[in-house]
Amino acid sequence: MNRLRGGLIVSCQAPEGHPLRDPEVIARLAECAVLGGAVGLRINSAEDVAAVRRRTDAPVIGLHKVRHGHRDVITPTLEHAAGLAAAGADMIAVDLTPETPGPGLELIEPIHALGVTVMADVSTLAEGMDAWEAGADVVGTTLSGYTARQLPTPHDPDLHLVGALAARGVRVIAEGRYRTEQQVRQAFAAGAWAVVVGGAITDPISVTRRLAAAAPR
Ligand SMILES: CC(=O)N[C@H](C=O)[C@@H](O)[C@H](O)[C@H](O)COP(=O)(O)O
Repeated sequence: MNRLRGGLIVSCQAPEGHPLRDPEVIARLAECAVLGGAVGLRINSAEDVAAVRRRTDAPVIGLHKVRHGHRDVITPTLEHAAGLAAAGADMIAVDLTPETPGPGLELIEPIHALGVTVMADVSTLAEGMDAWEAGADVVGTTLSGYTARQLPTPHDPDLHLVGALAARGVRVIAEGRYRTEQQVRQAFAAGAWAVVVGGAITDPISVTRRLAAAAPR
């Protein structure tokens, strides 16, 4: 936990069908992130966590995405969490929105019993407070803008949720749609404990798309 505080965590993920979908490629992206100053990594699937573990000893937040309804939910079951812990994750991210098909808050205690910490991925202040009171070690704004009732997903990160959770004494990780240095600074100014950046660093397709949109053809 101490190694993450006040730092940038880089989410290195590539979905099925993405040209970077390969555990060894993900591990190399993770190594680049660490060389660039990332204090931690956020990694999807036990296979990728194990590959990353072989390349770096930086703290890893593991998650396991499962398609459910209109989106991927994050680590819905204890079995998924146990697989991630066995692969070397230090912290497990779990979906604590009402959209998870899993036991939700009841996962926190058994995940702690695996010897790892818990990041609660939430979409609202109420979900974040419930998770914090139930013993989550950190609360991430990860899912703000992605639940069915929050669609369409806004363009900018939810700095308001970061500030609201921090103001209530919650250890909050700002995550979701951070693309610029200014947004990262704003998250820390709003009280973030750490900030996660994913696609803006590790998805060359979306980075290219953004810059290509500024070209005249
Ligand atoms: C909503 C959801 O499933 N988010 C996932 C959570 O692990 C990832 O797809 C995101 O890339 C990650 O949260 C980082 O966010 P961004 O790539 O916007 O910096």
